[in-house]
This record gives sequence, structure tokens and C-alpha cells, in this order.
Amino acid sequence: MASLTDHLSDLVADADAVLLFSPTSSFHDRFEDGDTEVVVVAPDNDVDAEVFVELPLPFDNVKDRIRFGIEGAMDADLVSAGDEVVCIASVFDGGSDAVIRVTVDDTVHTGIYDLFVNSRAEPSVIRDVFEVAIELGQKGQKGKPVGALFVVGDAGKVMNKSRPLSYNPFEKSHVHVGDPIVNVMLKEFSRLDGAFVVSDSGKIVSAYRYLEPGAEGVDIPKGLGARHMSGAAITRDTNSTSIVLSESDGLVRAFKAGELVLEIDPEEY
Ligand SMILES: Nc1ncnc2c1ncn2[C@@H]1O[C@H](COP(=O)(O)OP(=O)(O)OP(=O)(O)O)[C@@H](O)[C@H]1O
Ligand SMILES: [Mn+2]
Repeated sequence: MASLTDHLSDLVADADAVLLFSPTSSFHDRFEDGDTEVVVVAPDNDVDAEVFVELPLPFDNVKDRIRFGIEGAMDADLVSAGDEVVCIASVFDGGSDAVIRVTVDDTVHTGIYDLFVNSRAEPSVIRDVFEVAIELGQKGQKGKPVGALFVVGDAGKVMNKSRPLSYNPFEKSHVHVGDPIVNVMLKEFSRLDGAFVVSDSGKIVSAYRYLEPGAEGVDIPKGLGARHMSGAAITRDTNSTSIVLSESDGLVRAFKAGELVLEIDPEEY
């Protein structure tokens, strides 16, 4: 078994930080007196960790979980590019069963952590809308590229700063993003003009909205058109987050407080 133990010590050698993902108290206690920095990454700080990074969602996918943990730790200046971190996580249900070594680099830092944690809408709602946008970007609508604009959170104010382009197919319905049927509907309606408005809790308030925010002084990258400009500007006038899929370059972008906070190529996601 010597080679196994050797491999394990290689994995943890010279680590700059240890990230414990949702550890039990007793497991966390074992790290108390070590000399490597210990960061607990979990939905809640149940273990009273000194250094804690909130995981906005449990994330079944371990790679996503680790990516979010590292990005959250970067946002809190706990780790930075070039650091070697050791992540201890649970992949199956049996407690901390995995050790994963990661070299932190700037490409891990997409802005998505901030988007999930610091938006007014619930993190799961942001995730669900984000996933619809990514899927639409990957598959398009019947093979053709489509664009889409989702304005998430602070829906009352967003409705006040916009007007209908046509009848609202979601008028009397009580449907929520994340529901598979609804995701199909959103993709179907993405051919239509205007924006989707989604509430903090994920209710689809409207499709076909023409946004009329004040766009003066909104500074977004040159080359982006009216969809992106209105999507960005509405997040300055209201407490919403916009998630925009571009029909012309295929990228998914997010805007908060009038600024671009995330840019992702769906093909690479
Ligand atoms: N103020 C607005 N509110 C809601 N939707 C809008 C608004 N302005 C434009 N759109 C939508 O965006 C679509 C594309 O517009 P435009 O090409 O100017 O945007 P863009 O930022 O270049 O987006 P893309 O990269 O997808 O082309 C329009 O057909 C319309 O559906
Ligand atoms: Mn365009």
C-alpha cells in the first residue's frame, strides 16, 4: 500500500489552504491545530468555523461545488491565483470521502459566485435561469442561434419600468423556473421579442416585455446592442439581475447594478 500513501501525501504536499466542504463537526475539529489555512465551504456555518465561505447551493456536481467554493474563497481574498488548495469533500453519502488538489487560477474566477450569492433573487432561481440560457445557447432554437433576455428579481419594479409588446402568456399562470415544462416553454418563447421577467422566488411574471430603463451613463462593452443595453440598464434602475444570451455571438452574460459581471461561452460550460 506504500504507493497509495505516497500518492496521498503528494496530493496534499505544500498546500496553501485546505477547503473542507460541508464537514461534520468532529471532522472539522481534527484540523484545528494544523498550520495550513482551513476554510469551511458549506451552505451554513454549522461547525462554527473561523473562516467560512457560503455555498449558495449544495451542488450535486462535485466539480461545480469545488469551483464555487474556490471562487467564493477568491472573492473573500482567502486564496489567490497560483495557490495550491486541497479540497476535501463528500462525493457519495459517506462523509468526507474525496481529496482533490486544485491549482487556483484566474480562469476559475468567472463572477458566477458573486452572481449567485449577492443577487436579490434566490440562488436557485438564478441558477435555473442561468441553466436555461446556457442550454439555449448550446442548442439554439431548432438548430438556429437565438437570443434571450431574462430579468430576475425585483419584478414589481421591473414591470413598472417596462411595457408589454404583446399579450402575456404567463398572465394568469403560477409557473416557476426550474420546472422542466416551464423550461421548455421558456425556450419556445425565446423566439419572441422582448424580455422575460422573473420574480425573486422564480415565478415567471411576464414574457414579451419591452424594457424602458434610463440608460444614460450605462457603460457596457462596445458592440453589444439594444438587448444588452436594456438588460444592463434595468439592473441599475432596479434591484434585478439580467441574464442575457446573445443571438449574434452566442455568449451568456450577466449584468448587475448596470455592469457586466459574467461572460460565459455555453459551448465551454
Ligand atoms: N428595450 C428592450 N427590451 C426588451 N427587449 C429588447 C429591447 N431592445 C431590444 N430587445 C430585444 O433584443 C433583440 C435584439 O436586439 P439587438 O440586436 O439590438 O440586441 P443585441 O444586444 O445586439 O443582442 P444580440 O447579440 O442577441 O443581437 C430585439 O429583437 C428585441 O427582441
Ligand atoms: Mn444584435
